[in-house]
Amino acid sequence: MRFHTRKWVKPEDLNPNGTLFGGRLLAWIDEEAALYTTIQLENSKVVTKYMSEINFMSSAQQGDIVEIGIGVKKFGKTSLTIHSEVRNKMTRETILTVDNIVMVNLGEDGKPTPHGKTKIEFVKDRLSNA
Ligand SMILES: CC(=O)SCCNC(=O)CCNC(=O)[C@H](O)C(C)(C)COP(=O)(O)OP(=O)(O)OC[C@H]1O[C@@H](n2cnc3c(N)ncnc32)[C@H](O)[C@@H]1OP(=O)(O)O
Repeated sequence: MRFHTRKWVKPEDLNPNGTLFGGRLLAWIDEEAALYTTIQLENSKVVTKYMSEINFMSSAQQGDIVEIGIGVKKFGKTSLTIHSEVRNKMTRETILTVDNIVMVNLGEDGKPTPHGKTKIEFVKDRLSNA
């Protein structure tokens, strides 16, 4: 799993208990999943189809820095299944895990279309193959 994105927990991210609001965290993960999939599949028309087993393991406080990790589980025909972990950057404590996020590659018509990818690609390899 790779941790690309960091977020700073600000006052507007808190719930009435004064800790990081779970809905905000899920929005960050959804965006991270979409960005990751767009880059891997080289297509900006991707959507979140399915998310499962979301486990809020510990809370984060205002001022904490959290980092969002994404790992690939499976390249399907039109889908990419990933998983995510969010952890506290300083303590490395796990804040949340999502076991399965299924992202679907869409064509111009908005329907699922094969992406043709079978493995993780890195930008440096794409550039050296160009
Ligand atoms: C980043 C964002 O926030 S996007 C906004 C939120 N998301 C959306 O608005 C998406 C709304 N949903 C849709 O438009 C449609 O359900 C679509 C286009 C995603 C999929 O339509 P479907 O008719 O289900 O497509 P289809 O049956 O061909 O399945 C497409 C892929 O998703 C997988 N899939 C479909 N349903 C599920 C499911 N419940 N669980 C896991 N995988 C699933 C299929 O296995 C298939 O993968 P594969 O081709 O790699 O084998």
